Amino acid sequence: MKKYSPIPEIGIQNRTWPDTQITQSPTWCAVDLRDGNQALPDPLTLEQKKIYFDILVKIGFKEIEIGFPSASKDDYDFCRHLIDNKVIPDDVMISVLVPARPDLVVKTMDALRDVPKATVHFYVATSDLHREHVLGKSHQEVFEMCTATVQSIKEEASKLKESTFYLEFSPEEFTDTDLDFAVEVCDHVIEQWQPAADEKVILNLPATVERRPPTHYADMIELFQRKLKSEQAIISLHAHNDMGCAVASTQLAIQAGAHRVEGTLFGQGERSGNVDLITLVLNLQYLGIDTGLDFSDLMNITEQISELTNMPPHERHPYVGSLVFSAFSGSHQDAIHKSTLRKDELMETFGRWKIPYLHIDPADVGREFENLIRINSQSGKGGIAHIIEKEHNIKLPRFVQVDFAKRVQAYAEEVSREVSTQEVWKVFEEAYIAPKNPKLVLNNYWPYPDEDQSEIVNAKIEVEFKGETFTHEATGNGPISAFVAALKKLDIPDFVLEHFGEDSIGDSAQAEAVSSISVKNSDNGSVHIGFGYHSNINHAAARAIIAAVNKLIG
Ligand SMILES: CC(=O)SCCNC(=O)CCNC(=O)[C@H](O)C(C)(C)COP(=O)(O)OP(=O)(O)OC[C@H]1O[C@@H](n2cnc3c(N)ncnc32)[C@H](O)[C@@H]1OP(=O)(O)O
Ligand SMILES: CC(C)C(=O)C(=O)O
Repeated sequence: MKKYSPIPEIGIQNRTWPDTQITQSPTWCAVDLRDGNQALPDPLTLEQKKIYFDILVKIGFKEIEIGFPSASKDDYDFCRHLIDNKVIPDDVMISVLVPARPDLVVKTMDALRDVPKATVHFYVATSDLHREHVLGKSHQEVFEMCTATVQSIKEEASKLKESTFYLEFSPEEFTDTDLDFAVEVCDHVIEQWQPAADEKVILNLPATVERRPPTHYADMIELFQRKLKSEQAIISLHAHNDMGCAVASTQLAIQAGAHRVEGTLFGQGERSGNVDLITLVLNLQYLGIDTGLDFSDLMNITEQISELTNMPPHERHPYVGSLVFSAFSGSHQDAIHKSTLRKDELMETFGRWKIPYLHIDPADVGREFENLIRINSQSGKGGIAHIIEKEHNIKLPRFVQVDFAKRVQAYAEEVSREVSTQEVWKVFEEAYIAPKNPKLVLNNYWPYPDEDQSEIVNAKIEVEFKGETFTHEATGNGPISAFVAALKKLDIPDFVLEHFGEDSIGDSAQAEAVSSISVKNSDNGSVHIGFGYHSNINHAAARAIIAAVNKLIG
């Protein structure tokens, strides 16, 4: 016998879910304070639960499973805290979990005293594996457990006349249960509860352990609804992530007609966790669906929840990981750099958000573009230029990008790690603006018009060269050629100005001019780049030339 073998198909005829599109959001129930909490090495304290509850409310959850009051004093006390202090907003429904054990129902209902409204959620395993080998119950005995539990909830509820109670039932291990049996038990539970004409019972159909591919979950959800007799059911999903497919399973099961989803932030939960509501919700928002939940402050939420659970999400966790909106590799950076500059135009062209390598706008989840492009030895000129432009507002001309990328690459290889934006700037400054121990220092530069010939400009410069001060004057057909002519009076190799670029930092009257130039050594053909900035365009150019000539003579 083989240890593992194919899982039998569900046997649905004419399934419709593959041709269905999700056009409407399901309702959401956050089970962080129950399923998430029961899986934490250090369960949340009462104080931590209060903070977590507030975060869930702020995100917009209207249903929150707050715990398992019969399990521990902490869970019981938290339930009392919410009720006694009237912390639960009117539009939020809390729920509590209890096994199909009347003795524990009593304690659970006691915890709910004076609550205006609440959902009582009970569960019993219906799979053969669990039923026979854990509970040790026959099919008939499972029906009887359900009957006894529902009756016990009703009896306790009847003593709490000021409160309204709703029912939720989970056939635990639903996806490992014979579907006809699951349907029968669920119909039985609804019959026992006898909901009012306008009331519905939540049937929560869990993939308690993910044992099947996502397509099977969707098949089961579609077939379950076809077979269920009662029309007073809300079909709810609760997927675990043992095979890493919980989000996919839930998305397909929503296509198959489910109305409600239970899950947790970051998928916190037993083993590989529950379905991650952040990923799922943002996936639906990406499809243009209004989910009613607000994750625009996701970075803060991430920080707070990580602190509470002591379990920060992985760097590659969709939407929240520190690296998920970063590009290290050159071709990705180049594409992002080019297209973020034209994002409005691309939006117009494609009729929706469309940027290479970024399926959503990071700003929608509180992420900034600054960290989008990160530099290491895999990076290319586009990404490196993006850093200089974003951090320092300097657009690098192509000839500089090509040269600078080689320098950053060499630096990254030397340090064998990621290069910070500050380090990139240090490489830039040293290469093009302020070389270490310069032989040539510009003290001053005075361009002035020629009194006789209007097309001629004179320039006087004062420089220190190899420790001595020199003053030279020369003429040219512009302030820069006059400056170069004066400089050439020093005992330095002859050079020609190759590229010359001008830009400005900022767009106000106080904007600084930025000049980029390259000079070519007339003797050996070597090319050297310099950058200079100054409020005066001529001074910016002079500084750029000095920086480049320093490289040439150095
Ligand atoms: C899939 C899920 O996440 S379900 C939720 C699971 N969450 C938790 O278990 C957290 C809270 N649980 C607890 O604090 C405890 O397990 C309690 C208070 C519920 C019960 O504690 P104990 O009475 O000591 O029982 P224990 O947990 O050891 O064993 C469970 C017993 O309940 C039975 N049981 C398990 N599930 C159910 C159920 N849904 N309905 C009724 N009985 C159940 C088991 O068969 C076992 O019975 P046995 O004592 O006759 O062998
Ligand atoms: C109690 C149920 C809903 C559960 O947590 C599960 O089956 O995973």
